[in-house]
Formats: sequence, C-alpha cells, structure tokens
Amino acid sequence: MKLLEGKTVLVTGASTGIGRAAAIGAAQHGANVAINYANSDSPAQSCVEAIEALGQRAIAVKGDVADPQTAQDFVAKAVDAFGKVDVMVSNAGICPFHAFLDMPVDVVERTFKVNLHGAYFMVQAAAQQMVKQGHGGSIVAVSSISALVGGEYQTHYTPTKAGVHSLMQSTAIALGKHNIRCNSVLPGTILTEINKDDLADDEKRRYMEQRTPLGRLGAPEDLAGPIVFLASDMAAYVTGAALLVDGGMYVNLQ
Ligand SMILES: NC(=O)C1=CN([C@@H]2O[C@H](COP(=O)(O)OP(=O)(O)OC[C@H]3O[C@@H](n4cnc5c(N)ncnc54)[C@H](OP(=O)(O)O)[C@@H]3O)[C@@H](O)[C@H]2O)C=CC1
Ligand SMILES: C[C@H](O)[C@@H]1OC(=O)[C@H](O)[C@@H]1O
Repeated sequence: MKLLEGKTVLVTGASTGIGRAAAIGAAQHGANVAINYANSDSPAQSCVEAIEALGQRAIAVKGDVADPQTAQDFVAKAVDAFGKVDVMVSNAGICPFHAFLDMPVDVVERTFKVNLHGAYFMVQAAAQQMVKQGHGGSIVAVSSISALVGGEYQTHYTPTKAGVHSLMQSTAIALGKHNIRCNSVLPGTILTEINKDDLADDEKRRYMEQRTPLGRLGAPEDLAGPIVFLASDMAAYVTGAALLVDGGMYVNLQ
C-alpha cells in the first residue's frame, strides 16, 4: 500500500543520510519530492535521480537553512514545481563534536542557527503555505534521542534537539485548528556522515552498539518508515508526539 500517493513532500538536508532516506522513502510511497541541501551538489543530484528512477518527480533546491529566506524560497520553488505542499520533513542538521569548556562561540551559534532556527523557519514557511491551501498537512521534525539525554561533546547540540522536540509540541497546538499535524522522530545513533569521525573510534562504536538492545546501530533507512508513517493519513490522529527510533538505546540503563 502506498501511503503518500499524490502528495508533495519537502525534505530539508536530503543530500545524504536520514534526509535522503526519508526523501526516497516518500517517493517509494507515491510522493513527489522537493529536497533542500547546503553543499553537496552531486549527492543531491543523485537523490533526485533515485526518486525519478522510482517514477516520481523531484527537484533539488540548494540553500542554507540558517537563513530564514531559504525556507521561503524552498517552499516557493516546491509550489512552482508541484503546485502544493502536503508534508514538510525538517531534517537538516549539524553536530560538530567539541568539548564544553573551550567551545568556540561561532560553533555554538552556527549549531543553534542551523539546527533550531533552521527548523523553526522551515516549519513556519511550510505551515504558512499549508494554511493558505486550506486542506491540512503534516510536519515531521528530525529531533533526536539527544532531546532526552546529554552528550559530553554535544553541549551545543543537545539543546537544539530538545528545542526541535519542543517546537513540534507547540506547533501541534498552534496548527491543530488547521488540521496540520506536527510530530518528531527521535533517532538514536544512526551511521551517517554526521558521526563518521566520532564513530571511527572502534571502542566508542562497540560501546554504542552494546548499549543498543537490537544489537546494531541504525541505518538511515531505519528512519524512512517512521517518517513516512507520521507524514501519512495512517497517523491522522497523531500530533504533538515524539517517536523514538533508536533500537531501544534510550531505555537501556543496565
Ligand atoms: N546520525 C545520527 O545518529 C542522528 C542524526 N540526527 C539528526 O538527523 C539529521 C540528519 O543528519 P544525518 O543524516 O545523520 O547527517 P548527514 O550529515 O548525513 O546529513 C545532514 C544533511 O543536512 C544537510 N545540511 C547540513 N547543514 C545544512 C544547512 N545549513 N542547510 C541545509 N542543509 C544542511 C546536509 O547537506 P550538505 O551535505 O549539502 O551540507 C545533509 O543533507 C540531523 O538533524 C541530525 O541532528 C538525529 C539523531 C541521530
Ligand atoms: C551525531 C551523533 O552521533 C548522534 O546525533 C544524535 O542526535 C544522537 O544522539 C547521536 O549522538
């Protein structure tokens, strides 16, 4: 069964990793897809080609989500191409691992701007368009298990993920009257570019694997199903929810 037949799905940060898997997952479920990305032209083009190979339409729009204008431009280009916006997956993010005591100001500010301001303005731009259309919509934000627990080298990152989780709770209230649902997914540790260097440390990687009851770290594709489900009418009465997708890592105290 195709869950997103005829829908237009927008995904930020979809050149690689979780965003790419979500974009392709949406296309597998019948959606046309607009992707945003910041730098990686060739991976973004390859994502478009993967979607077209599934028989769906796709466009790639380059832009830094830290700039609020990028959100307006992304939504406008998606509407030009496909006529409407049904789903926004706000996923773009960075995690430059760094110790707390000597954390550079610019690393903190950039991480806040990309992860939290970026999500805020993307969600707002998509919601403005959905309200104008008048037939509801679905917003899925990629938060993190890190919204719930800390990380020694992520003191600038975990607050942004808690912020994204909180944003979905508040926008669920603000947008419910427009039948726009807002939910977040909370991935555990998923093997992508964002943590390639961090997990190159074998000891750390083995520790993370052992903490995970399902016995392995996640793949980007592990997020595609949960994101498609929350985006779809199968989740028509789900809003303000947060879905952990972490192989059980969060509940594993001892
Ligand atoms: N991997 C993990 O373990 C987890 C990841 N997450 C979250 O998942 C999301 C995706 O990360 P993941 O797939 O792992 O990592 P990747 O590095 O593979 O993907 C990040 C994506 O975000 C894009 N991006 C980065 N900065 C910007 C920007 N300023 N404007 C627009 N796009 C940008 C990148 O595009 P480009 O390459 O073109 O710069 C890329 O498409 C992030 O929000 C992250 O916090 C949450 C929990 C766990
Ligand atoms: C990038 C990290 O490996 C990853 O990001 C998250 O949000 C998870 O908590 C992991 O720490």
